[in-house]
Amino acid sequence: MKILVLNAGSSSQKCRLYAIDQNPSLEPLTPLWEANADWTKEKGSTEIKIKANGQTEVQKVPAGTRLEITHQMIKTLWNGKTRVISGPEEISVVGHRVVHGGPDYRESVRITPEVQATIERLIPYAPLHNPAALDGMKATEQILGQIPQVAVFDTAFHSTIPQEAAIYPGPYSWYEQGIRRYGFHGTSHLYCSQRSAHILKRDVKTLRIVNCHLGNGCSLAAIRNGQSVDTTMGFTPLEGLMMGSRSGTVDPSILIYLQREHGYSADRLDQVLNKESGVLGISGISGDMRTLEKAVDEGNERAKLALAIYIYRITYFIGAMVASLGGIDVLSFTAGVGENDRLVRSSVCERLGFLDLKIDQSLNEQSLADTDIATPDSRVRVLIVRTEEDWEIARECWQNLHS
Ligand SMILES: Nc1ncnc2c1ncn2[C@@H]1O[C@H](COP(=O)(O)OP(=O)(O)O)[C@@H](O)[C@H]1O
Ligand SMILES: CC(=O)OP(=O)(O)O
Ligand SMILES: [Mg+2]
Repeated sequence: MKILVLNAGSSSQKCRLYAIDQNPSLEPLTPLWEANADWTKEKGSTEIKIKANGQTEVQKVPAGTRLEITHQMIKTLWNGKTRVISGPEEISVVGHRVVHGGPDYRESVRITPEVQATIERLIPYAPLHNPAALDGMKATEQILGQIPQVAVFDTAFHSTIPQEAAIYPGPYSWYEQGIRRYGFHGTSHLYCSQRSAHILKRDVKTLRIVNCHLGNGCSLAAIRNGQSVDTTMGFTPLEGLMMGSRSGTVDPSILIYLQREHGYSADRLDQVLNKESGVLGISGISGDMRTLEKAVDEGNERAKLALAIYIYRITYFIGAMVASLGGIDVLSFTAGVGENDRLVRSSVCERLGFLDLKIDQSLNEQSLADTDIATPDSRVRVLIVRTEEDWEIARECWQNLHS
């Protein structure tokens, strides 16, 4: 069965086609075809990078809406050098990453007009992400017609978070209106917790795991008995850690102050907190860790400060997650920064030495996916895990169609 996965990020679109013939295990299969578009780089055009048939092809197309670009990406499945199937009829199901499922969805669902209407109603909760997922569904309908589609929610894995961690201590009516902590990156946290247990040859139900998903968006999850019991993101993907261009947690009075004293509108606040803060906001250079660390090496003071705050906040929130779990057995690092950034991992782990946690510096330097980098005498295991959100979405699609 051919399963197409559409993963709409805030400024990227990732697409994968998998061929799955039996109940898929945790071990990811290599996709037959993958296509990525990134809107963070150029303005006038968009680059689509396609990997298929053992080759990588880069197509530069005129800048367009996400819907137009997604159309172009999907059509490369059966056209030109990247062709891997004879036509759209070969695809059995399409899985979509949907960031916000609100209070309604605790697991993946088959997409119907009602489900789409709910995702649309939740746009104010995730204005960067939910419209992107809806565009993917529209592109699917326009090109592939009435094919089964499955929505896989970032929020679903966190539906087990207990009320005391999920409810904000504002008026209770907030909670009744749906203003509560939901948490995100759930598909990644779920996959990584299972993968961690697999790497350690342990049952996930016996482990207390803090998974650090550090990409453009960053969040931690506290996982016990295989279930999420706390996480750092909340009502929206803005709460918690310092991120590439998002502030993470700040005193809400700052926003009231900026509105009252400096006339900030809601849109301006949104722009500042989501796009002009975090690593980019403090350094004034970039939200990309690679660029930031180059500036640190060149002695740039603001870059050093941004990195110091980034590390401090990760460590601080790991402390909170450990308290939520009542201890820790595994600390795992994943996503773009977590999987690749040796300096971030070693700096965080150095500050956590009091937990009887120690990493082997040469293993950390090698930065190999799916490895335990803790020293043999470290009480806490420290893992690098390559996240596979798209594979997890494909697995959900298979389960949905076969249940
Ligand atoms: N080799 C690397 N070293 C340090 N950071 C990296 C490296 N590769 C990627 N990154 C970081 O990962 C981020 C993207 O992570 P990713 O998980 O792909 O993000 P998202 O899915 O949220 O768009 C980049 O902004 C960059 O900061
Ligand atoms: C939820 C979220 O922040 O997603 P991303 O990291 O893909 O922006
Ligand atoms: Mg991501």
